[in-house]
Amino acid sequence: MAETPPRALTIAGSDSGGAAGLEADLRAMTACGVHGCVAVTAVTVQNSLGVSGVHLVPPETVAAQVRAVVTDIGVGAAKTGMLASREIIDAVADVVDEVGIGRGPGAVPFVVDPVAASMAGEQLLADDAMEAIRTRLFPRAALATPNLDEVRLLAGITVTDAETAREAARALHAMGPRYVLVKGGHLRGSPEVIDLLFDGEQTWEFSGPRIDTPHVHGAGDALASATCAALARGATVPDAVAAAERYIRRAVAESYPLGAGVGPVSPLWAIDDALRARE
Ligand SMILES: Nc1ncnc2c1ncn2[C@@H]1O[C@H](COP(=O)(O)OP(=O)(O)OP(=O)(O)O)[C@@H](O)[C@H]1O
Ligand SMILES: Cc1ncc(CO)c(N)n1
Repeated sequence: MAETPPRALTIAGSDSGGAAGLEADLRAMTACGVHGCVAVTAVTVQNSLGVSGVHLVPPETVAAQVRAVVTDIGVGAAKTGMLASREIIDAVADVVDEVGIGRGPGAVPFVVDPVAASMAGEQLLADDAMEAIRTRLFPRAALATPNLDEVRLLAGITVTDAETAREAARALHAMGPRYVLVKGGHLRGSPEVIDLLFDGEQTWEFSGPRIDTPHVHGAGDALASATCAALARGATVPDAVAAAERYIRRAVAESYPLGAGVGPVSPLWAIDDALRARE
């Protein structure tokens, strides 16, 4: 019998296409050596072409899942994905305080990925919920990981270059997260992808060549989950983000076509490596 591994929790929606959402989160956590637990917020009807339906889980059931996981299994870190509605965000903010996820004494780190829209631009969050992410979740977050569309919705800043990315990081940091990671994946014109981490004083830049693939479904989810997994294993935020950045680049490089639309990144690329080595 093996020892109990580190655990992490994702509070996220399901993607029936198995590319993004909690399905991506669990694969990324597994790949990063952590047992992943789930509080499901919504069931989406989704494939490579987009989202055609959403069914919300009642807020009290979302909170009950978090409580059930933390009080029995225990987690070293938690993250959010699609939170769907203002009511679910309020329930999550309350329950994380109750179970010791966030910023209180002895609390475990909380990663807030402010998922607002799918790859195809379909809304994954109600209109009035962005404000609740800002006011109720950001002050509890060790790290917030917005993409450039979410930066625009949250801070009203359109990022076009390194200077506007720094300006956005400052504006978002002022909303409460201890660290902000501004993800540059959506800056399509640029030959490099630059993600910027900011703690209010220091800036870390993670850059690499833009990998030529249209199949980037789930990239943000896997990046936040890999970071959450590293935090659950005891890393600092800058070290956890650095590890997750190395991990996600390989996942994007190994992305694959699936269905007629946008295919997924490959959170389990290490398994392919292991299978190849065994052949
Ligand atoms: N073409 C690419 N080449 C290299 N790295 C990439 C590429 N696309 C994405 N990444 C990496 O993945 C990270 C997350 O991607 P992105 O900014 O698209 O997040 P996202 O929109 O939240 O993702 P999604 O909603 O699909 O889960 C980027 O910050 C970057 O580090
Ligand atoms: C359920 C779900 N969560 C997150 C995303 C964003 O990647 C998505 N497309 N679907």
